[in-house]
Amino acid sequence: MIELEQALALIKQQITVQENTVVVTLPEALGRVTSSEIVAKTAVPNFARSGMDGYAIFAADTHTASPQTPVTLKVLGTVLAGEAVDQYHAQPGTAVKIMTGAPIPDGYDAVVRQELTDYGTETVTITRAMTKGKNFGPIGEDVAQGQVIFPKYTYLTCDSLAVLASLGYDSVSVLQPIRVGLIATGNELATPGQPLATGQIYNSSMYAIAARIRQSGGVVVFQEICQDDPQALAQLLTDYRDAVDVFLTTGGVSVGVKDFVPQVIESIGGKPLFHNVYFKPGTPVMGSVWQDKVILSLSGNPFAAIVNFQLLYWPLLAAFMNNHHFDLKRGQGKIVAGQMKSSKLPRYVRGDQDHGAIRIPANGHQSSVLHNVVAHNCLICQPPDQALSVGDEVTYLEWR
Ligand SMILES: Nc1nc2c(c(=O)[nH]1)N[C@H]1C(S)=C(S)[C@@H](COP(=O)(O)OP(=O)(O)OC[C@H]3O[C@@H](n4cnc5c(N)ncnc54)[C@H](O)[C@@H]3O)O[C@H]1N2
Ligand code: MOO
Repeated sequence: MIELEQALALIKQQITVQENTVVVTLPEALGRVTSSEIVAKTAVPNFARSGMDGYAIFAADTHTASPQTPVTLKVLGTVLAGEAVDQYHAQPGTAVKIMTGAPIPDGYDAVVRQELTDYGTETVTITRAMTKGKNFGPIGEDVAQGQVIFPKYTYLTCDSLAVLASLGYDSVSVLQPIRVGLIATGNELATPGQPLATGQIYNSSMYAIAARIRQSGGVVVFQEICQDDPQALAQLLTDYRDAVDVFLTTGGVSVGVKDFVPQVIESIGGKPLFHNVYFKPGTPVMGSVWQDKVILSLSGNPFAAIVNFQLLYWPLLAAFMNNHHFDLKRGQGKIVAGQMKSSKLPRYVRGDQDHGAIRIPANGHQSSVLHNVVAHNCLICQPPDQALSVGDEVTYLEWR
């Protein structure tokens, strides 16, 4: 039995950072990771612009301006945002009425906002001294030309899309998504929507796992139930070998008579990286490598399967996409309600966290109990041989 950190290190050793890239449009780029450096082709803005509705002026013309000694300048015209300004020849003693975001004609070095003037159209009277650069947005105020705006392997957020748009990019080259194959093993499993035969249950945990893979930008290449039949499992793995980057299986990794997953993986030439990890739930989880592909064989119990997924898949994805965005997020908190008896193994306990105040539910902690996962938002890290009670400081993992 190995520690979680060792298991993760073994998995990461097998992961090669995604090399395949694809060009996607901006709306498709959300949640993707850039595959090359993104450089600003032009400055933003690529002209000097006004920060206020007012008058472009020479600051020096206003040095003596005050309410008692206003200064009057000749107004040459009006510039709106989006207009050209080549026709203006800025001279000391003149001004141009200008709107926010409009180009400042060459020569003017400040903008006085209209509230400090008489709003004049032929001439304008100014009642406050302006300093050079006041309300003056220079070329590159936002982004300089040639600036590296996103290094390679940047995770693209909602705001990243706006930044790319501001630079004129309508598409971006990103890493191809991870491709995952999902196999839920067990004769007892039925597909939702189908009737249940005696002793059957519905395949449930795979739906949470598949949804998380999709939500995090991955592709679920296939999702199938596999009977407890070694040949059928070997066949599925072989059929999809070239179509996936990672296989995830559930069930069949413990010590039951039908727990055949480890033997099948070995029979097709897979090499175990670890089997049984020093935590619960989901202790029997197994990691293997087969033809450069990692196979994560998660415990069958639904809560255990999802916890196994949380602990192992996110770091794997972070390594594959070379981006910490995907890593598990830890926090520190204090138990404010509930308790948990001690256990030999480190344990991940479902809990409810709000600004570091953590509640442990009174019951429903079995790894076979699924329904209450929707009411919880963290996994409390319970150290081995240590009970948890109100007042204890603990680390937790965000449930994502
Ligand atoms: N004698 C022992 N028995 C068990 C041990 C042990 O050490 N000695 N370990 C227990 C622990 S801990 C766990 S966790 C489970 C893990 O077993 P497997 O990972 O081999 O999973 P299965 O036996 O196939 O299934 C367990 C349980 O989960 C249900 N299941 C499976 N897949 C799904 C699915 N996709 N959706 C919903 N439910 C699923 C399955 O019907 C079983 O009820 O072993 C303990 N036993
Ligand atoms: O490792 Mo199991 O999930 O405790 O029942």
